[in-house]
Amino acid sequence: MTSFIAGLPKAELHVHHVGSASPRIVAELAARHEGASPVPADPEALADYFAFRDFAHFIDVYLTVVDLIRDDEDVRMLTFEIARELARQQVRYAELTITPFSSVKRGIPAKAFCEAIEDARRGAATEFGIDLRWCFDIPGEAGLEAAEQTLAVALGERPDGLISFGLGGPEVGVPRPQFKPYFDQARAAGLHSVPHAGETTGPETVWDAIRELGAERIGHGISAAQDPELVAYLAEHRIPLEISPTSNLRTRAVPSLDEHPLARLVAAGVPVSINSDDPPMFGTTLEQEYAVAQRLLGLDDAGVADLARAAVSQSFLDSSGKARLLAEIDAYTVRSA
Ligand SMILES: O=c1[nH]cnc2c1ncn2[C@@H]1O[C@H](CO)[C@@H](O)[C@H]1O
Repeated sequence: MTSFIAGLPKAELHVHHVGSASPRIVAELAARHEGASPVPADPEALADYFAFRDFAHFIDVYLTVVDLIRDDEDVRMLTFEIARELARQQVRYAELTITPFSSVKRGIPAKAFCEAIEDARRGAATEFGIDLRWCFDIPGEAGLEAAEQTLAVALGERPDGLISFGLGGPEVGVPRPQFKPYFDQARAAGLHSVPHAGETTGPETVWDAIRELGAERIGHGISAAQDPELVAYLAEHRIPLEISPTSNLRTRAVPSLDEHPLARLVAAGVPVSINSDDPPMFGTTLEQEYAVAQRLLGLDDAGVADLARAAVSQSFLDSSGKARLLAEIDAYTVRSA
């Protein structure tokens, strides 16, 4: 990973809340709450624990980390520490995907949950100069009950940082069209639609996300590369894919990085952003994902800076915020030349 990437101001659009709990945060959460948890507190053992047989196994492991988050103080600490790590990598703006249903189901009241993330967001802006926004996503494996509850928390609590509505969890056995009523209501309330699709199932899931859920961006969407008509549609209608290369490798969504469709999608004119998804779980960081993308796309530093500009342009930040971040990237690239 080059020093140019390290110092480059970045924006991250696809990174999960619990999925960003670092070994240090996981150890702190495990230590806070006695009671058996399969999640090791030891960083070495945790690295082995984060080795996934397949995507379904990844979701099972993910939910054992969700179990460690027991109260609003855990939520506040986790969110603030995620912001610290993002800011360390010169991430100036991030849209963090948060799953309120999973924590409310575990006994954290929605109001306390939202106050905790908002406290952390304000603290992170002051302490680290990072601008955080929220995507509330439906954990797909929990079905329509989760959709109902996620929409209720989104529209009922409406935390200041909330800007988008998503759909995560497994795609296999979780058809997208069933969630249309919830996405319709979220969009009508002014939230942007950013469901996952085409991560572990084929292009038809991406079509469904566009046609049924009004997707403005797609989480992953990598199987679109199998359907030339879909690739052309994404390019023509400028529907960005939020790509997380190492995630796809570690969940076995792609057999190897060299076989990742990123380069084919970019060559076909599909807008993409580079993201880390669940960095500690995949043994990566956003900086490392930029280095992977630089290698797969054969980019020089100017090309890498364009990746950061693309993420800013594809974000849901307001136009003045985008202009400010793009100017920071421009100033940095001039200084680094
Ligand atoms: O790469 C991913 N794909 C789909 N869901 C994911 C991913 N990373 C984290 N989650 C999270 O898995 C949970 C399932 O209940 C959801 O919270 C979703 O946000």
